Amino acid sequence: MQAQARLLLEDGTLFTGRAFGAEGEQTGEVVFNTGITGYQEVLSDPSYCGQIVTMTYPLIGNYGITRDDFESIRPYVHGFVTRRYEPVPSNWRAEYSIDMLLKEHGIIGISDIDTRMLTRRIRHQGTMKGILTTGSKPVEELLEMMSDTTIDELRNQVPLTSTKHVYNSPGIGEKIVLVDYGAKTGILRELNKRGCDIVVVPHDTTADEIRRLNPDGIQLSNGPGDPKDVPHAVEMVSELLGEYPIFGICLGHQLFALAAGANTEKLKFGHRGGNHPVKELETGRCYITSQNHGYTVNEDSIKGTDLEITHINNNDKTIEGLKHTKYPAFSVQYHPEAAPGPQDNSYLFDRFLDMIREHKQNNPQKPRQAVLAAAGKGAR
Ligand SMILES: NC(=O)CC[C@H](N)C(=O)O
Repeated sequence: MQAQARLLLEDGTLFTGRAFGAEGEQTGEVVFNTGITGYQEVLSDPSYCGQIVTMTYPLIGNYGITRDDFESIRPYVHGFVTRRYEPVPSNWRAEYSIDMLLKEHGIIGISDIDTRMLTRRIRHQGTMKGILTTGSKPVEELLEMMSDTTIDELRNQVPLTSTKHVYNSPGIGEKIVLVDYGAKTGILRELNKRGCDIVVVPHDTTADEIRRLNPDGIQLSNGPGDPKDVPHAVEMVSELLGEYPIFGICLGHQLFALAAGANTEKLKFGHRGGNHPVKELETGRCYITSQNHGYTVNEDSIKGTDLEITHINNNDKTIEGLKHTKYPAFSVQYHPEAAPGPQDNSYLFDRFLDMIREHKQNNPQKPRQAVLAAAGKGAR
């Protein structure tokens, strides 16, 4: 018989279900994802670091875990919640099950709970902390353990998910520095597909270190947590704005916005799933996007900056895309590298490369000072 697991929310709501994955206790921010497929990519998306993820689609596990579909080297979630968990995969590509993956990495899973009720609670109250346990500690003790988990433990996740060392993914095309805040491999894949010569660097790489790499453009990756927890990244971006073409994705979008003088704030329960409608304001066209974020750029804070809103979310009208009106830089809150999911948005990587080529054409072999002067920044 399968062991019991419990999920206790900060507000005292208790769910009792069946355990899979590892044993023990684990705290996290409880969030939900509405994707029908893609649980392997969700589990291994570093942006979920510190979060207990609930899948709203009721059948999870049926196609197993494959070698090819990881978004990073390991799963970073702090727990996994499903309505029904299917332990026996049916898929010729499957190498093992979610249960095996979670056990290997010490992550607790719980199934057979009312995920619809859990999701509604999060939607009404907002995301909150929760604790998953396979043990028998009383609720009072678990609540205490949860309040003991200082908020710090659930913050500052970027150093955990970012690469520690610089590495290359060579190509014969444009040289891109990809700043890794917990990058999904999908971003590398999209740049590789376009022949880019990529250098992946850690989150705390300075503007000068990036200059020394002499890139054609800078890609800011997705990543976990609050963008305000990575002030050094904001500093680096504001220093390099105008000097190199920049494309920010998700956390990278938020860092770009902060660097340009806008502000970010937390959403009540975030956007996580594969079917978020986003409107491109210039064309009026709607794109279906894959999303995973809990923070957003505050609309009022755009006023007085050199940023222009390019995309909005059709559900709640929050900002989904920005561009700089003076410098070659733009960003999106969603995932143009989505897999599985809508491929509507991969054109944004082409737009980035077009921007790089245009920037190069306008600045043929100019020394850095000239580029800076043209960007109105003066030499540093
Ligand atoms: N996927 C991401 O990069 C997420 C960005 C940020 N951590 C947020 O939750 O808003």
